[in-house]
Amino acid sequence: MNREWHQLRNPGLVPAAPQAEEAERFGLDYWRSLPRKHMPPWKDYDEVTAVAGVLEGVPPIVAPYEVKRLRELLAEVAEGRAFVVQGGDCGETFLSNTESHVLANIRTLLQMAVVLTYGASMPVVKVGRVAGQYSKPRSNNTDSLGLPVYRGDMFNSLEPTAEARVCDPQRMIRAYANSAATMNMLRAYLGGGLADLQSVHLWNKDFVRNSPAGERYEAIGREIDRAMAFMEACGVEDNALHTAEVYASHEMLAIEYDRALTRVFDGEVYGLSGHMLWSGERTRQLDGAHLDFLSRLANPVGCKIGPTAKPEDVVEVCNKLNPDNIPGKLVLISRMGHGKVREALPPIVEKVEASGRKVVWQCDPMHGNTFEARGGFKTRAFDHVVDEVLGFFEVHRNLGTHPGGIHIELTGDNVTECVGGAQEIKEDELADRYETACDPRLNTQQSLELAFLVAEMLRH
Ligand SMILES: O=C[C@H](O)[C@H](O)COP(=O)(O)O
Ligand SMILES: C=C(OP(=O)(O)O)C(=O)O
Repeated sequence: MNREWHQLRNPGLVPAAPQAEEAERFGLDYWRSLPRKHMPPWKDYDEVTAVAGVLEGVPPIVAPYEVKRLRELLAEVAEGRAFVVQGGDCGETFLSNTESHVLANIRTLLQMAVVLTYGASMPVVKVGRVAGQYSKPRSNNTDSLGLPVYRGDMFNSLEPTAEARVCDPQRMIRAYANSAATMNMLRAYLGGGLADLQSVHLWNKDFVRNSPAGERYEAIGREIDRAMAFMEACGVEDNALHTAEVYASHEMLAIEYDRALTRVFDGEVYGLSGHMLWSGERTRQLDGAHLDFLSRLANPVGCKIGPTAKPEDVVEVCNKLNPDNIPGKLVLISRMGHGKVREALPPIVEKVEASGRKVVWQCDPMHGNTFEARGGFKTRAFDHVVDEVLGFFEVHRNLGTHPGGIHIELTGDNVTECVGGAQEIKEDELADRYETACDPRLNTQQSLELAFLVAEMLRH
């Protein structure tokens, strides 16, 4: 694997936008003839086509060798030899796309990864919901003010006016520019000290010291401390102690955007708008546009699986998205809700495993656990999030399968969007710092607390 990875770093091949013949051969536009849910209500589709034309000529956000590398890392997860932590904003916004916000989110992800690496005693693959997470499927076409609903900055603006809510294709250009700048900054900081293990560990020690529940996490914190001291005493020195690979992912909802950023490389089609793209629970129809487009890509792809999914349909999702059964190609992201995971997930895992399909099993404990708090705030309870992860681990332990990872909406900012956790955020405190553009995220403390709890589950 290593030889191939190094060869791929200097491939001497340049990815190119697919020519008409290649697009036809790879079926890259077949989705256009299929039913498509959550199609943004653009006023003028000719303008969408013109913008897509511009994006076909730009340097993409990520490189094919990185995509392939992530697929190889996820293959390790599928084989039970690694764990994956994926997280970031529910929806990125142009306004919050600042250095401080992006770096705080990634820092939180890195902090979680260190704790999980220790808990799992295995490598942890790190994937951000970042550099492209600008589109949101919504339940209703209008919001509580009767305005057209906000659909993510890729499409329209959160500002509550009718004009701002018109879906404007030009926003795809801004989403591209922001994603490119974010990815550029991440690469620089990740190679320049942000991921230094000592520093990340020191931030975690601060968390343990300051968390009201710190006592519970002290034992693991101390053990990591000793492991670090031991490595230092042995003179262990490696690049991996100072840098980290963080991959970019987003929901593949704005198909025109992701299609425009596809490139052909070494006989395969790569979606280079991000390393990993996923289909949401609302757009995973087997005969629909989203799964069809995802099925044409060499990227690792994800599919959300909610409580109404039938086991046989999930096997069909596997057949569609990963017909060659390549390990690391498909991540099934269950989001059942804490009350349903223990009943709904086992038949799905059993059927998929019995079919011989190699998948990464990942738990999204956020999207099945949303409720409206007093005052109308959309929230999630930290205890429900933890309980869904616990249920996910129980199911896999009972079936002898590998609980491959977690997928979290989080931020490195000190927001008050989810209730509970050691800070005991109450419903009437949600208004203090409720900043999300769509769904409630775990704040830094809640995210780290979750990581320590999952580390405990992994150890047992
Ligand atoms: O993140 C997921 C969905 O986009 C989100 O939950 C939809 O929210 P809504 O039900 O408020 O439209
Ligand atoms: C829309 C999302 O989730 P789901 O498809 O699971 O509702 C999401 O993860 O942003």
